[in-house]
Amino acid sequence: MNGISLPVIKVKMVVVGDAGVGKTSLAVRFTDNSFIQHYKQTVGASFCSRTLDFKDKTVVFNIWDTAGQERFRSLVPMYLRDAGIALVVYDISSHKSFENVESWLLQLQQYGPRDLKCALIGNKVDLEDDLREVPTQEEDGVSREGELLAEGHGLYFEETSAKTGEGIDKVFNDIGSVLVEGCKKEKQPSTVSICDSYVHQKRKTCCF
Ligand SMILES: Nc1nc2c(ncn2[C@@H]2O[C@H](COP(=O)(O)OP(=O)(O)OP(=O)(O)O)[C@@H](O)[C@H]2O)c(=O)[nH]1
Repeated sequence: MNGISLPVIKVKMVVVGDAGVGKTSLAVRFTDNSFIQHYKQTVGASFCSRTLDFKDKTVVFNIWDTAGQERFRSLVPMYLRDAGIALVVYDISSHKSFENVESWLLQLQQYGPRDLKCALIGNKVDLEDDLREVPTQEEDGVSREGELLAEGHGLYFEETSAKTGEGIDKVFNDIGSVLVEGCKKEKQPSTVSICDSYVHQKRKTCCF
């Protein structure tokens, strides 16, 4: 510890997506660097947090991991209040979960803050190739669905594995860098409230 604390950017992140796609596992991998093999469905939502230091800023990710089960869906708008970032997660071995991304995006547009930033995450990339139902590369005339959907909506996109950790640090580092860069453009970048308000004001569309 050198006693110097960096200016802090706090961001509320909400994780949405179908049941079982690995939302809790992603949050746990990022905040605790661990993986839970057995599936325990989230009830309502759970909260966790992690701080990442960048060159001249600290970003605090306050993460709300929502429940994907249909019966909890009506609760999601409550968690979207004041959110800065939403991760929409699908499972690369479940085409159904990918098809449902559109309805998650619609829900974010309807109930999220007007300037919510969204990222699309294809999880479980560690699974065997023959289990993959959502192609990532152009193969046999089948296009890169995840990437194309993200491009179509102007979303940040990454494939991850909560099991091995692949891609997860990259997602949070990329998002944190965008927030830090955003703050630098502000006139008084050192104050938390301005950094926070940048997150809320700057976004015009549902994109990263
Ligand atoms: N192979 C593999 N399995 C994963 C991965 N992420 C999650 N899982 C498994 O998928 C199952 C569901 O994971 P959860 O993280 O509970 O899924 P969730 O999206 O939070 O589910 P809900 O709480 O019902 O919304 C668990 O058995 C996890 O171990 C991954 O990256 N790879």
